[in-house]
Amino acid sequence: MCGTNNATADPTTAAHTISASTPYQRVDDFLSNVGSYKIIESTLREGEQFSNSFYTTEMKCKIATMLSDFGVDYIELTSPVSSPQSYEDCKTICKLGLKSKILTHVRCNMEDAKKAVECGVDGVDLVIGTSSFLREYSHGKSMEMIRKTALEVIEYVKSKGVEVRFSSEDSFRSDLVDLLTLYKAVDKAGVNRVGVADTVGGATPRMVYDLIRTLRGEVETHFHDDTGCAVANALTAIEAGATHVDTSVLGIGERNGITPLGALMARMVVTSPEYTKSKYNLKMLKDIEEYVASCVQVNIPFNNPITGFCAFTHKAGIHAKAILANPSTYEIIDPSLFGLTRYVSITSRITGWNAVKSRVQQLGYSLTDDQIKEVTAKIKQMGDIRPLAVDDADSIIHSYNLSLQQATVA
Ligand SMILES: N[C@@H](CCCC[NH3+])C(=O)O
Ligand SMILES: [Zn+2]
Repeated sequence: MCGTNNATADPTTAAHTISASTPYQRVDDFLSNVGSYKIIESTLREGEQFSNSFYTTEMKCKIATMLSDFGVDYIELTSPVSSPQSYEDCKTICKLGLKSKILTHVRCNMEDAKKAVECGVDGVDLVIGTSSFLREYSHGKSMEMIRKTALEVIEYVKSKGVEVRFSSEDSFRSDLVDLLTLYKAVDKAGVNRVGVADTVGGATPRMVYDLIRTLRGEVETHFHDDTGCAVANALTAIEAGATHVDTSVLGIGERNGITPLGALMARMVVTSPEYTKSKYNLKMLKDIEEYVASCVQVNIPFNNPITGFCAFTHKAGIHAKAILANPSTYEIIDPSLFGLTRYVSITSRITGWNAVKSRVQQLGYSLTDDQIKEVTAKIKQMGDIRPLAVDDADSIIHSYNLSLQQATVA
């Protein structure tokens, strides 16, 4: 029902006007990157950690190509050390000649880094846990050991002329002094970016703002969505000076995933419309989401920003009246930016006569306002008895019109 049947309602095509006084646009200060943020798209890395994921080589190539055409700066791939096929696929994707740069994400050790470089990637994303949880129960290394290894590996990757990012893992549960000391050391060693990751999804926007503000230069951020803050945290990070955000299509990833590409686009097209519209091919979003959803066998969630089936459906009579006069009244995003259309529902007891009037016109009938109010009452009467389909409401209008004609003839 995502807006095909009565999408041509003329009054609803009026331009969206967001006045300069809207509180929803960019919070601009000298640190904010809302007008220049970059995306590191990790559907083919973090997304492969989603419980349902199994990508064939063909799927990976198609996803990478779509993301590149969409305009993401980087595409991140599963570590080539994970399996022989992962290694082959990494090489294959590097050879596709995509516009996006290709990265692979590996543990911060020399063997992994060598395998990554062998594949022909543009950049290597190094990662290691820095919280006491991960140091104690995962890799068992001290901060000093982490620093020493990181410097060696960074030097190696750089010597091969390949971009290198160093990210801590579980950054928000790491000791702040430890973390900043480590970032300072890797920065001195010449990393292209440092990464901050909310690996367990526990960070709040305020925590994100405070940590990111202490950093300078190229900063990549990665937010898990365990507590529902992944999009808010990504926006806050960008406002605080982060240059890059990790996303995945539909947010797929480990557990319930990370910042979704589509939700971030929804957020940023409101926060920074000019940049977002010019940089990203927004009309591709629906196709990309549908393709990835089919690969991992899920449906698009009903309440997904932009592409959820009811994302641009207006139902209450009061809303419908105003939307028909000017869509900006109840829409913060113009669906046409994403190649989509709005839908004004008349199939319930909470509809109103203005919405019904628009549907009557679409069906090609000319009724007086009093007649429209009468037919609206009939729709509401039926809507009090059971849920209505579009055809049900249309039939009530057809039948009402027929009875008028018959009355005239008689
Ligand atoms: N998936 C890992 C990797 C983080 C790397 C950041 N780009 C995490 O959440 O910690
Ligand atoms: Zn992650």
